[in-house]
Amino acid sequence: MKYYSTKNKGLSKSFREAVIEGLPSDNGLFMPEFIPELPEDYFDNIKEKTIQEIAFDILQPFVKEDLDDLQLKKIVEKTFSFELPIKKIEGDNYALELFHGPSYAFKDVGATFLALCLEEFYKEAEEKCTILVATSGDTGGAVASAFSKVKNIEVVILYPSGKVSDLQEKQLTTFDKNVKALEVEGDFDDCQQLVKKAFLDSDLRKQLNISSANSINVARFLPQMVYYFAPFIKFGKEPLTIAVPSGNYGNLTAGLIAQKMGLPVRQFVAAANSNDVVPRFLIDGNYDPKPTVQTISNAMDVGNPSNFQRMIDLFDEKEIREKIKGFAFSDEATLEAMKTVYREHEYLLDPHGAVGYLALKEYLNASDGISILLETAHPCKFMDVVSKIISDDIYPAGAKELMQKEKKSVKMKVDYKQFKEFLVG
Ligand SMILES: Cc1ncc(COP(=O)(O)O)c(C=O)c1O
Ligand SMILES: N[C@@H](CCOP(=O)(O)O)C(=O)O
Repeated sequence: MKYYSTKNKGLSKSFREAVIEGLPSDNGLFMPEFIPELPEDYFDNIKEKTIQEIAFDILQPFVKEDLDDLQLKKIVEKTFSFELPIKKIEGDNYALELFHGPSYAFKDVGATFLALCLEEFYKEAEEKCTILVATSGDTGGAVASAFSKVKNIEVVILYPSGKVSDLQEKQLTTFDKNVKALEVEGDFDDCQQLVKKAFLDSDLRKQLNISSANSINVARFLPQMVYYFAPFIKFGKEPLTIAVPSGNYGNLTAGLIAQKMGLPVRQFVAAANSNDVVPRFLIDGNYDPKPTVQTISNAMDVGNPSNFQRMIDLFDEKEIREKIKGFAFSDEATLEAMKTVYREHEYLLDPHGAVGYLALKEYLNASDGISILLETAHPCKFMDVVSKIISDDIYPAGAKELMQKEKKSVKMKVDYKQFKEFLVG
């Protein structure tokens, strides 16, 4: 499989090159040159498969020139080493809980897969690599945890000061050694812009091997296809409606690729908070990014999502409108949904999952059959909001320990010169 840039279809990189480079030098995003189709009968016996077996089947065509079967098997076994439970919320609505990994958010899958790929690729290398990552809350923690044990790789995390939750901040700022946190006086889009600028800086790239651990990196983003298959292990091959709480739209784009491979999705429902650029685009076809709005579902506070480039590369406007229904919700509605669902169904949603729940309710008709909401983070990551609903101690032991650790970060303005100096000294 080769990878091209969304800005230049003539560019042709191997999986290994695309992962190591992170972002093409023309500021596009890497895309696989084709989407392989699964055999027609793939879903006939899906109930007998494990998620690791499925991960191998799905990812192998994308990586096989650079990872042999044994390497890939080991990587997917380590990546999919935690539970992906499916819990009933009400009637035919279920939550697929993606937050039982080390950082309590769905990003653990992509971050672990990427870290293990880079570990393979840098095994015999003399040089070091620096991973740049912009986070609105969850990517950074997952990347810090996944890379904290990887040799030869340094991680620099940029996060918006004062705009992540307490637990998220501890997950970004308490790893010593190879993981450093930059606390940026701006929003997520500022952090993402600084990172993207670094990739376009040829002088920096001469001095430092940089790569990205955001969903712009194909090894972060492609494994996110896999958990969309988990509900089919439980329910069989009937098409499902799937709601995806969305911010940078990597998760939804991975789902769209899985659907192109053959995943029987009846309808994708994109769920946004007040950062509603994609739902607005789905109404009038006008992509009009606005400055980021701070919300209680902070990890989705993205004004100009990177993966929109991939969505319009995969499909034309009419197809996008057919494949995705999009809805946006206020903080008030989100909090109300969390309260109602807990009161009536004893299911504790996190604020991101609650936005997804609202979108599912808005879209669904009674006859729509089984629907799945991606529950993308553990509610304990957002205790300032969750404590308005319950007073129980819901912290897992690991999170409690982390909350006691000392925060270490470097404050920075939205200033590329300062960022570059930090990187190269
Ligand atoms: C908890 C949570 N839900 C949803 C999202 C949105 O996912 P994406 O950026 O892939 O759209 C994020 C951030 O990525 C997140 O951390
Ligand atoms: N919501 C994300 C924002 C970055 O998204 P990514 O999938 O491109 O890494 C976060 O939590 O940091």
